[in-house]
Amino acid sequence: MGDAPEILVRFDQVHKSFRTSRGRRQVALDGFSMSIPRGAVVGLLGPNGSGKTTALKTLLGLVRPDRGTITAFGRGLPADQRFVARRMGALIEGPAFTGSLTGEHNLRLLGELHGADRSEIADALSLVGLDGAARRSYSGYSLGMKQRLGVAAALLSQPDLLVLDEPMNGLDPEAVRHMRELLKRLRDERGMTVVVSSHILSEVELVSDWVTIVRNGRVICDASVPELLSQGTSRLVVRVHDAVTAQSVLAGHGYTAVPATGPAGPELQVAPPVSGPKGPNAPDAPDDSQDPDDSQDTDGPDTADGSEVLKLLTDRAVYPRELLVESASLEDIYVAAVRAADAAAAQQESRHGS
Ligand SMILES: Nc1ncnc2c1ncn2[C@@H]1O[C@H](COP(=O)(O)OP(=O)(O)OP(=O)(O)O)[C@@H](O)[C@H]1O
Repeated sequence: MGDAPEILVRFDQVHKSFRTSRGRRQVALDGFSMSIPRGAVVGLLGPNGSGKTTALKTLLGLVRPDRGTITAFGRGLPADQRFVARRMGALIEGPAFTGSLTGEHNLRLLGELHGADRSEIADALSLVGLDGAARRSYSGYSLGMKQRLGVAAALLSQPDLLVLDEPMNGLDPEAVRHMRELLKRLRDERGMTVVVSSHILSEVELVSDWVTIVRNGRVICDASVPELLSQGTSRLVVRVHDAVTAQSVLAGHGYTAVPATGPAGPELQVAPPVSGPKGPNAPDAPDDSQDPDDSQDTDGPDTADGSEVLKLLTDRAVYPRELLVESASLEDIYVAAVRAADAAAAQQESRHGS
């Protein structure tokens, strides 16, 4: 996205806690701030219980925040909930349909609520790819078809913003692919903004333009996918027969070489020396490693230098079969963001504890 995108929805420092049946306070949103750009598919990601559903429910007016502000379509919530609701369609906590009725009949009943006519119902069924199954009874639908009928129901109000809570939960890979294609079509052909929550990155990775990662009721990452990928560091991968010697040689020069199993078998993932002295006590460290300029280098490159690594190894008669630079995937970035948030939370907890 070149220019700054127009923001359709903004959550700002939203807090929500619930009273549990045991009378305890359960924090669901803890200063939740998130932006939804117009015309994007936004992946709202986070582990179970991180607050995704609660956040979506506050947007839909199903849960009232304790504090914080939400604006959508330029209006404040909950004051202008009706105005906003007319522009949104949602599938939250699974669709509720009657099993004995056909898919089309179910939609007709719901369509009466939204004033949708037959052609709009046919259009919704065709958009989700259920036109061929419209006359079959709902009870015979697969889980993927049921979810798609749920999306069709959310489309009956002709929304600008579609909110889908875990629509791919439990779907097989083929049905997940089908759902992704559907979301892309809604964005590309109808100009719709789509928010789709999931606790599995791979479900939404291929379709999202924007990713928001939630952890313990807080957003720990909110950025466009290209921006995220450009922030992620790439890593050097070395495939070598004598991994033990290679690891020792590289460690002697301050590199971190972590054994891993890649698509082509065992490999070493090599990170450059990042901070502090470059292993002056390591067995392979050269004498000049105690050079003060070198040893205090804390601001090195993010990716190990392939030519330097190759030289270090071949100087010790260790010859890699392959040496390549792999870009960080969204999954690497997701895992790193979650780990960093956990580490920050643990640090804060220990400060409070001491
Ligand atoms: N009505 C409620 N009463 C009590 N606690 C609740 C209620 N709704 C949500 N919570 C709690 O708030 C936290 C956030 O829940 P939420 O459902 O928003 O998370 P989620 O990320 O959507 O999880 P999942 O992926 O499992 O649906 C959880 O600890 C949950 O148990």
